[in-house]
Amino acid sequence: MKIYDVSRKLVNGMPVWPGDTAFQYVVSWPMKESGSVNVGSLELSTHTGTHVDAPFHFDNNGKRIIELDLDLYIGPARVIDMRGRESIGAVDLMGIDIDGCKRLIFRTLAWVNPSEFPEKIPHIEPDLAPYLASKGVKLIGLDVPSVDPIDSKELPAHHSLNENGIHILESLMLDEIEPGDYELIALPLPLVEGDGSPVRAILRR
Ligand SMILES: Nc1ccccc1C(=O)C[C@H](N)C(=O)O
Ligand SMILES: [Zn+2]
Ligand SMILES: [Zn+2]
Repeated sequence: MKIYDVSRKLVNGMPVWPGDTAFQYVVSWPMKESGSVNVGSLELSTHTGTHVDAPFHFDNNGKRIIELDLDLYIGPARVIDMRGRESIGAVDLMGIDIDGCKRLIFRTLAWVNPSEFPEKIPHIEPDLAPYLASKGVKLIGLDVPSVDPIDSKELPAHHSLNENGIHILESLMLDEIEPGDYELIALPLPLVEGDGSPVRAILRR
């Protein structure tokens, strides 16, 4: 079975959300000091690269990462083509079969230069979450860093997805992925208090 790595690479200097913690890996305890091994340390935001949001990210009473059902992040997923859109609403899914599709992945290709943080991304419209919920969708994945506009403070899409029981996987890398049916694996770290978590996301078929 072919495995497609749909994660963004974690490397010093990689783009992060404007104003958020820069990603940093250093060998903090090198072999010449420890005598036997290189040991690294990481500094990073929980929303670095390909990651999942916990509801606590945008709701003080929302679930933390450790409370999320792992079943959401392993299993059949459908990748659909959403290129060239300003936003994604229920109307954009008319004529696209998503019945019984628990995990739905939007390939927008809107993040054109992966070495820079995008300034403008297609956002999720208010009518999308209820529509997806009516079809049984429990997780959406996207190849952009948010479901709301970058400058949004109210985060209406994050809230409406959460209210409709739909979880969020952000900043996938889908450039090489043909639309179609795959198995997704994108497990969050066991962060007990986490508001988000980086994941290693793969698709296979
Ligand atoms: N890291 C941030 C710093 C400040 C303001 C927002 C963010 C975000 O992460 C928002 C985005 N919707 C996200 O879930 O990744
Ligand atoms: Zn996030
Ligand atoms: Zn988010």
